[in-house]
Amino acid sequence: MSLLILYGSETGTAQDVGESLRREALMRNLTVRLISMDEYDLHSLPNEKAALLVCSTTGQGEMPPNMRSFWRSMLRKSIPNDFLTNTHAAVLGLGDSSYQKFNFAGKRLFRRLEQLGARMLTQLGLADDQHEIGIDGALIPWKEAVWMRLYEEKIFENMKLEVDPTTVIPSKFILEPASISENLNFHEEDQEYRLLTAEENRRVTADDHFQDTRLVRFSVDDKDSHFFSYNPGDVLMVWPYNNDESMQIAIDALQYSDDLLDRPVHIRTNDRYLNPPPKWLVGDPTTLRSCLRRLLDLQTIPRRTFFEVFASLAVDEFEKRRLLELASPQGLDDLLAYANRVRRTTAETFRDFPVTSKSISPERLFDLLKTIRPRAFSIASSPVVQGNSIELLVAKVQYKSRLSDPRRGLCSTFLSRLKPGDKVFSKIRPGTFKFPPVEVPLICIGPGTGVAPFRSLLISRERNASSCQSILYFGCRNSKSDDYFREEWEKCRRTKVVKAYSRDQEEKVFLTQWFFYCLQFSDLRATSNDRTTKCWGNTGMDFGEECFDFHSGFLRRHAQSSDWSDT
Ligand SMILES: Cc1cc2nc3c(=O)[nH]c(=O)nc-3n(C[C@H](O)[C@H](O)[C@H](O)COP(=O)(O)O)c2cc1C
Repeated sequence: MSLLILYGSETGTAQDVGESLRREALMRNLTVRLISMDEYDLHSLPNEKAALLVCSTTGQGEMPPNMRSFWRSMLRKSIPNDFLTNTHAAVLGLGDSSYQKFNFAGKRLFRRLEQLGARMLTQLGLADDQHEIGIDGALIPWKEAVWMRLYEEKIFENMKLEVDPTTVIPSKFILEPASISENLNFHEEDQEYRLLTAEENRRVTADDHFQDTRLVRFSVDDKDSHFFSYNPGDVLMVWPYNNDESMQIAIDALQYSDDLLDRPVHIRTNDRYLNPPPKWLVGDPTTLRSCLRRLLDLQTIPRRTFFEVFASLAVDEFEKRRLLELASPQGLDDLLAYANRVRRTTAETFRDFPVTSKSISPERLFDLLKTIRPRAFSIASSPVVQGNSIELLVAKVQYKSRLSDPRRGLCSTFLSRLKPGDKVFSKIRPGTFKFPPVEVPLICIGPGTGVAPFRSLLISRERNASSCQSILYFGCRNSKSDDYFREEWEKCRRTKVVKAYSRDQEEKVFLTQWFFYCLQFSDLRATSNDRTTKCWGNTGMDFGEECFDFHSGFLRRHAQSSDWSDT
């Protein structure tokens, strides 16, 4: 009998956690299966001795795509309440407490398993991206409790409680020589990405402004126009590549020759690795350089699980000791100081442990490194105005930490460096904004690049003769440096733009203050009594959803006459 680990994941973190649990289970002498929830038949669950379920929450409190049909089956009324009385289970939810529906998927899954009689091994684990050490903050105590309970209940024979952190687990993949190579293609059956072509990449902040913000325009190939059709509020998922700097640091540390990097290889699953990997990874022949460029994330901050695997492969005693410290639950503060606080990248970590790095075989990279995940950007263009193109407004993330090199966001740097003609794997995903019909008056609050979805919406509404008036509250530093889409807003007839420049005067003024100021001293009016003014905000700063509810109530009380013009 083996331990079952199921995951539901949108961008792969839950799968990574599943991988690390699988590794620990193997070290504890267990046999283990790791499967995405939708690939698992719910009818088999009552026959399992123990199942660990790890799932993230996506959208606005939604289940991730690869557990939706599993979840639908779980909700069937025909399932009896004693369905899982023989099954031990534990749930770890992955979420982000800055979302209103924090860890909704994990909470619902836990509750449903309890309803069906599952014997819960421990309390629901609630991992939070906002935690100082990220998901490890909840993962570590949760998994310790799970292992302890499995051990105490003697659910699996021969299970070991203590593990030797230096145990080497066989690699997940093997690389076999191939005759030709191709670039990796990110085509999965249910998660297909297609290529967009960069057409223009224009800096929209003043040259002397500290922030480099780009308006990046992509053209859509005619054959893909249906695939890339979108509505205002939708997002573009973009699959970035590692930047040249990180590639170079990693390759220098790993000491791979050009010959090794460019040799065509087939990536095959090692028999002992049970979870089928994506087809695009083990399909066409490729090269190690292509994988290091397009697949394996060299810029992410290494997590504790990275140090566990890295330590187990260390050949130098001094480096091994240090890596084991960083990998141990007691070494969390140390790990925080070494990696998280200074935002050290995985490539730089290779450089810091040169003896171990140069002994890492290419296969092992696939055990050590997370795969690059697509990132979501609100679409700034309008499907009715811009036709077959898609625009993103992207602020390049770059800042200083205690380390000498600047820290760079993987995807924003990737996008900001695109040249016309460059191709990018992307797909459209419905956004979380569900905008009302054009007849409903709108108040939008979008400071900085948060204005992107409202530009998409408001310039679409400009085209429609039945559109109501809208107000956009926009905030930026000053009128000359980062006043995005200034000329466009001036031409708008159905949108009034109220701006707050935070640094154009002695005293700083922020959009939130300005917004409330306007509310107090202006008599906001809607176009008719029977329509409700809707208030939409796209800012991670001072507004919570409750605040919006409160203020849309406030606005509603003020929405009385048929004219917005004196607002
Ligand atoms: C588009 C998007 C929507 C999200 N929505 C929520 C949410 O509603 N509630 C929540 O707790 N976390 C939310 N999150 C945070 C993720 O659940 C969290 O980052 C998780 O670690 C991602 O795991 P995954 O990579 O396995 O999908 C969201 C993340 C993204 C990118």
